[in-house]
Amino acid sequence: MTLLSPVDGRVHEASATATAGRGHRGVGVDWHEARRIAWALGAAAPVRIETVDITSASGRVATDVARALAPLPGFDSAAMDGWALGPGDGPWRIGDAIPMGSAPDPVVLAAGTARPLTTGGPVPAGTHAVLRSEDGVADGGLLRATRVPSPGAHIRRAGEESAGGEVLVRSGDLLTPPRCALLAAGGHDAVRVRARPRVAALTLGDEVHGRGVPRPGSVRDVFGPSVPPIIVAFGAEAGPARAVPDDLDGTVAALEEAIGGLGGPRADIVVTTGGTAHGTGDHLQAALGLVGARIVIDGVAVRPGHPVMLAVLPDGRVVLGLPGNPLAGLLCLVALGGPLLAGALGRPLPALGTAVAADALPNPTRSTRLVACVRADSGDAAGPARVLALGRQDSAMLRGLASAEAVAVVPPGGVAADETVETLPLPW
Ligand SMILES: Nc1nc2c(c(=O)[nH]1)N[C@H]1C(S)=C(S)[C@@H](COP(=O)(O)OP(=O)(O)OC[C@H]3O[C@@H](n4cnc5c(N)ncnc54)[C@H](O)[C@@H]3O)O[C@H]1N2
Ligand code: MOO
Repeated sequence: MTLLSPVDGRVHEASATATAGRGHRGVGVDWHEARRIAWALGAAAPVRIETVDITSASGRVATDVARALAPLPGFDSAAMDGWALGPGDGPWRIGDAIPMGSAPDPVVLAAGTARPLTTGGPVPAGTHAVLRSEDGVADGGLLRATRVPSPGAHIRRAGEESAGGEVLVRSGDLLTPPRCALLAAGGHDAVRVRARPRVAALTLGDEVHGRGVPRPGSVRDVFGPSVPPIIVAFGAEAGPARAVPDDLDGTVAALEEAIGGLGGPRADIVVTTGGTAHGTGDHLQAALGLVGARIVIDGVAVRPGHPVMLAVLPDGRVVLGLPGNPLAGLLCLVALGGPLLAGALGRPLPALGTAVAADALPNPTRSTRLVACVRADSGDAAGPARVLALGRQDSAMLRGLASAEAVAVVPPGGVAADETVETLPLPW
């Protein structure tokens, strides 16, 4: 299959391991490669475009070129508080003050006259220079300069930042607050952007209960309170997760409902939890086939989380199947959902961080191991973060991740004390 590269944005053939897919009975797709594939699937997914007010456009990605609608700045103005000076070396006769917000006076400022104004005020036609307030003395209606300004001093010229029609923002640019400010300065009220992907979250499992203390045999749903806020933290939209019964028909119906928009808006991306393994109660893979999805990743070489799945619908929309074990599901959402949503939002693949292992981080497996860590006190605030593994991070547990300040990405073979280790950016 063809995929966009997160590195150069060009189309590449996906690796054989990725398309072979049958990951988790073997060791699975390399974890770093899986992140790149997740990003590329998101980047290749269909894009919805919307127009948003410039005051709420920060963080979005522009889909059109935006040009200055007028020269920037729009008129010649004072760069300092003081006086607009007509020609001559002074003294100048002081005329009327120029109010802020008034239109530039077309009456030429005569030689030997000056008009008080403040920073940003429009200089009258024929202004020779602006004299700063600290460089002049006004006395009896006459102004004398203690330092005569050179011609054009302290005048901001119309169009000196941009001529009308110059490109201010390109299609694909992330609208940072300064870019939103620039667009506003250039006269824009609204901007066309990629819509935030709408994500439907489905929690699979008959044993999963949404409220209270579960009876023995049941578990309390941990994904309803955690998956939607992580999706939102990544910049997408997510409503409440929907509980789905553990049977094939129920799983197919829930997927169809999310994809087709029955009972709500159509999802751009579907995230499921549970049902990824190949036990008798695991129907995700079969259900994906029945809704026409093609499985791109079926297992990743990562612990925990190896049964994670990525599938693509015929129109390019993506389904991310998270494993049901709580730690595994959440780490897969952060590790693969983050890149997937970044791609769908038009952003680059999120970079991994680095830290120094304060103690050895063993990894006897052939997979990447994700380890919840705290920051160890290095005694050197300016130095790199040092990290120490937490306890209670079995795949079915949560206490380790709940205390984590970092997640170390430990390669097969492990990392020795004082060695550098990659870290996963956390969205909280
Ligand atoms: N024979 C094999 N069994 C399992 C394998 C395997 O390779 N071969 N992999 C194990 C691993 S690793 C994981 S992870 C899980 C993945 O299982 P599923 O994605 O199919 O998830 P479930 O079977 O539905 O549930 C697993 C576990 O997680 C609990 N769970 C599920 N959803 C929730 C929820 N919303 N809130 C709280 N807890 C949840 C569920 O009760 C199970 O305990 O498969 C292993 N088995
Ligand atoms: O890999 Mo499972 O996802 O260990 O819990």
